[in-house]
Amino acid sequence: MASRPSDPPGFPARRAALRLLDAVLRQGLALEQALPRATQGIERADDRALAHAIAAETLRRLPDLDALIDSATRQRLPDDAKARFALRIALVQTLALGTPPHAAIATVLPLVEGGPRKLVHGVFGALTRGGATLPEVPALPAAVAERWAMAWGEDVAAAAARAIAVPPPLDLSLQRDDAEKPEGVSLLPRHLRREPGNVTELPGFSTGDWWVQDLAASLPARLIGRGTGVALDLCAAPGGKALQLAAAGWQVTAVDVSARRLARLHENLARTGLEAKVVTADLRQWSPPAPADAVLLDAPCSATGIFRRHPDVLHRTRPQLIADMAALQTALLDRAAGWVKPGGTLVYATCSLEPEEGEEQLGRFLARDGRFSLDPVQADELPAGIAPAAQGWVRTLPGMLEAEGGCDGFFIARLRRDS
Ligand SMILES: C[S@@+](CC[C@H](N)C(=O)[O-])C[C@H]1O[C@@H](n2cnc3c(N)ncnc32)[C@H](O)[C@@H]1O
Repeated sequence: MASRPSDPPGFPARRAALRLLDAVLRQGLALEQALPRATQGIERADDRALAHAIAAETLRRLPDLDALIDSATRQRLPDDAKARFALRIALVQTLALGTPPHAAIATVLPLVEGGPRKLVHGVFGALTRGGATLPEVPALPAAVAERWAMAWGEDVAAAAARAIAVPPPLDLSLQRDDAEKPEGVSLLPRHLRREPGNVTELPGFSTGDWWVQDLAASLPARLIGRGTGVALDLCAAPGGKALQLAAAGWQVTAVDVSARRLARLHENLARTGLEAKVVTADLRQWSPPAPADAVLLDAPCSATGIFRRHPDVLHRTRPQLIADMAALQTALLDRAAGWVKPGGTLVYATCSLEPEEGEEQLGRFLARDGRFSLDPVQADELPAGIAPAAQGWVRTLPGMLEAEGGCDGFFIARLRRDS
């Protein structure tokens, strides 16, 4: 895997980009999960970042890149053909990332050494000489466009496509009302939105006055509000919601199965000076010592609501994955429900745009557990531009707050256990 001295300059990053695309598109892995292995042996952080940027942009633009490739080949290249992968990588660099054509193709041709080099060179040359461009609004993969149009309407699918092309803004959650912070726009108390940029250089980072958290992702903990009792943050890593609960006065126990992801929570607790008990455990086996006043379950899901930052979800979320995730959520929700004190609060959230992981999951839960009822969210608990659903839950969708920079797709329900 290590770079070889004979590798042409720039080639290891492209080879890593190819490995990343292979991991996502053929093996169904998450881009972030594939990164360490795909970039193994690449010493420079810049080159690792370049490999990630090429792969992520290819995934944002995949249907459009493939349409261009298909328009220039007499026989359609199979989806998993190496020549198609090489062409995607060369074209995305030239048409979306500003790499001059000669550099884009020179660094990609070694990927098809001893194979369809001539074909790749010819198709790339024909397209770039012919003035090929990518559309301003990327196309969603057909299966995703169809699924989201069916669930939410054509307008929302169109807004999702528009959102792919725009880098999401940087949202910060502030620890206190008087937190030290950079310039920005506030859409809710203790929230600040600004252009994306280098986070660690901003005022208030080193003093731990804020942490990065999408506005929609901050809603589940906001709906629990302030309190002094015990709050369980289930599926807590990397920990934005645990930090919010701790800042709101709760005695937080944060549980997650992933020690690697919890390391980020430990770093954030150290940086912010906030306190939480952190437990590494599988919630299907773990139980708390006593029921809690508030329980937040931010359940594992297809994560299709965070497609702007993680475009791999657009391509690897098949119906079976959604069904598997929904089954895991059902198991975790039933366990979490058993840990809520009478009269206590349970918030269920997923960063998914699939009703099976949100509305339908909640409907099934309420039908089988008569102890819980919805505690309807009020309009004044949400930013202007996001209204609670008539049923009392919150559903954030592409197109909401679009003029302000948008937000992730979330489903959030606040439930009260009868006393
Ligand atoms: C949506 S993420 C949580 C994000 C987090 N709440 C935050 O605000 O930063 C879902 C989490 O569920 C965790 N998870 C998945 N299956 C689990 C299980 N069986 N037990 C505990 N945690 C689990 C994953 O490791 C992942 O960190």
